[in-house]
Amino acid sequence: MAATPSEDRTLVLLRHGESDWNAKNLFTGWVDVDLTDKGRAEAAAGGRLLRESGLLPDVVHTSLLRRAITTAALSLDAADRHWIPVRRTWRLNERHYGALQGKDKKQTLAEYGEEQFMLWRRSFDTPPPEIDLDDEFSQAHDPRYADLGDEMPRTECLADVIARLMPWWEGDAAADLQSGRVVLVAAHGNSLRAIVKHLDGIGDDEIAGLNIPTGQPLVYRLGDDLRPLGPGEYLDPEAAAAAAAAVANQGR
Ligand SMILES: O=C(O)[C@H](O)COP(=O)(O)O
Repeated sequence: MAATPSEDRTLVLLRHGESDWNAKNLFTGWVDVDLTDKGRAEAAAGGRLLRESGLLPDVVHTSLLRRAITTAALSLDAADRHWIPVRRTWRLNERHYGALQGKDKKQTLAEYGEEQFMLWRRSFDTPPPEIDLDDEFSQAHDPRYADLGDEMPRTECLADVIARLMPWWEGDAAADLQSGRVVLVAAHGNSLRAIVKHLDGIGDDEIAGLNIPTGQPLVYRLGDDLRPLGPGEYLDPEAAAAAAAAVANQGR
């Protein structure tokens, strides 16, 4: 179905609901943890918001991590869109948190101090230390990444996430959006920060202030050039602002 030139494209970004390690305040990255009961409820609530807003996804893109995959399934079930096509890619995975994976955020802040903690957590181009290949929280031997070869990260900064995410954005995401489909992306705090930075043209220093809340649908209307026609809008702005502030304060 060829989209008409002036037709808006609709992109919905949805961070997974609260995960077990979000609740425990642990750096997660590529560790494949599940949702908490609260996170499952957040995912379903996000789906109800989509349904009530008349935003019915035609295709969903997820990472290879269960917290995003389960969030997609629960939200789409609540929106009665559980039957739509699914595309999965490592390029939507959470940023790889390197040697911080499994570490407590509060202890990390206490041990390394505010500046280093924020550099590792929110800077554009400062990655945490690399994870050891034999670390219990390494994905070096995870079969789902067997084909990545040299692209397999041992740590990532946000710039690294953008670099590995853009082939997806310019490929499968653009194709679905250009076809006029409503595209739901169920992903993670930092892979979504990467998308929002790209769409909103947020500066490399300014991006440190952006936090994405769990379970809150963020909607972009895009032109035929896939540039935003206006700012992204949360379907529940008040709840999203409160939840984003909670993300910012993690570790404190
Ligand atoms: O990977 C993680 O720890 C979280 O999903 C994101 O954590 P952050 O908000 O500290 O980057």
